[in-house]
Amino acid sequence: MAQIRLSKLRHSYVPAPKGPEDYALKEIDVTWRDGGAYALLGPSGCGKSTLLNIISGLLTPSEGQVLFDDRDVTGLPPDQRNIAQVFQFPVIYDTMTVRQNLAFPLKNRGVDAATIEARVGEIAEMLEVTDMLDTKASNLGPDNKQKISMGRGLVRDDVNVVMFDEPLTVIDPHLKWKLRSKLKELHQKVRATMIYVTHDQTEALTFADEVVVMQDGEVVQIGTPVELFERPQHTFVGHFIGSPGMNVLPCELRGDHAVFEGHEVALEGPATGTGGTLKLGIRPEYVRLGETGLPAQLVKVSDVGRHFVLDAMVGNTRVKAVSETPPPPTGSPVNLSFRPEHTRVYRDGWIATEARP
Ligand SMILES: Nc1ncnc2c1ncn2[C@@H]1O[C@H](COP(=O)(O)OP(=O)(O)OP(=O)(O)O)[C@@H](O)[C@H]1O
Repeated sequence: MAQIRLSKLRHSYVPAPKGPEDYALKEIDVTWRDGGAYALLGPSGCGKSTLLNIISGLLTPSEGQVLFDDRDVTGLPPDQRNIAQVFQFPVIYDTMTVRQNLAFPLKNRGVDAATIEARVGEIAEMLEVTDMLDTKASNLGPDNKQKISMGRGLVRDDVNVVMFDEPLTVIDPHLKWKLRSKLKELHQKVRATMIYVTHDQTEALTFADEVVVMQDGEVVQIGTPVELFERPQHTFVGHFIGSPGMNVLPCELRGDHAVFEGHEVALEGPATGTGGTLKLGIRPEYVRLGETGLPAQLVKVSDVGRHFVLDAMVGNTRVKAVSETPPPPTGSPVNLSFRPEHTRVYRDGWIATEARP
């Protein structure tokens, strides 16, 4: 396994790019440590496949380098990079049994029969497919076919990195959660460097120790799931991660306070910078209903099982809140308070408050 370093990578599909808008990948600079579990998360078109293809060698970046353990592999074709990939759709041989499919990547590398048998047995056990080892792959359903595809990706222990590209796309929704946690468990057992590409926040946050969040070809934040939730560096991260996402509200600055719908709101700390469009960011989990706070009117209550999601109007702006206890009926006047240590100002999308130590 290897440490993967992407150094000042940029990519444009246009022959003579003029400005940032011509770059599908604006700039990425990241180091993924040997044996870590990482996710690349972002909506469709943000540049995930471009980045994946650069790492696997299908695409040469316009600028920058790809380094595996400090070895520059930027110019190497895929077959010289020693990578295992699991794709959206199962890649297995229908005419072979599950055992033969799992053994194939090892056989191809000339691994001896005893080692193959042991490793296939080990992987089959981890994936809970031991009872299917002698079943022909053509007789498997799509879920099991994808499981075997994953097994093929994990069976070799000499690859630099295992990359998963939206691997749960074909999996039945009720099995998704099971495979999601299975993959995490597998990583803990296999300890390979793994990169998981997805547009699904739950998959990314369940799997990864660290998530790279992308928007429009740009990395907007790299962080642990907790960091992404607790202190989004960009309004996009706040809104994209969390359910419901962070409230992004119009505001102005007055000294070290924000002014929202005519009310002063305390912030996590002093604001930085000048100019730009300002927004107030606060997660619904940190908005409280109480006796004091901003006057609002409750306009919607959704019982989502674990808690209630509330929509309240403060002046002309809708604010979402999460409540553990049953709220008053829709239409009631309420008061909202924002936890100051979780209330931030964003300038042109980027965080512009400093947390007090
Ligand atoms: N071969 C190509 N030629 C020109 N433009 C491309 C090419 N491939 C991708 N793009 C553009 O580059 C940008 C990033 O696309 P990319 O496929 O990397 O995003 P993505 O996050 O993987 O999206 P999806 O999840 O839909 O595949 C998009 O604007 C896309 O239109």
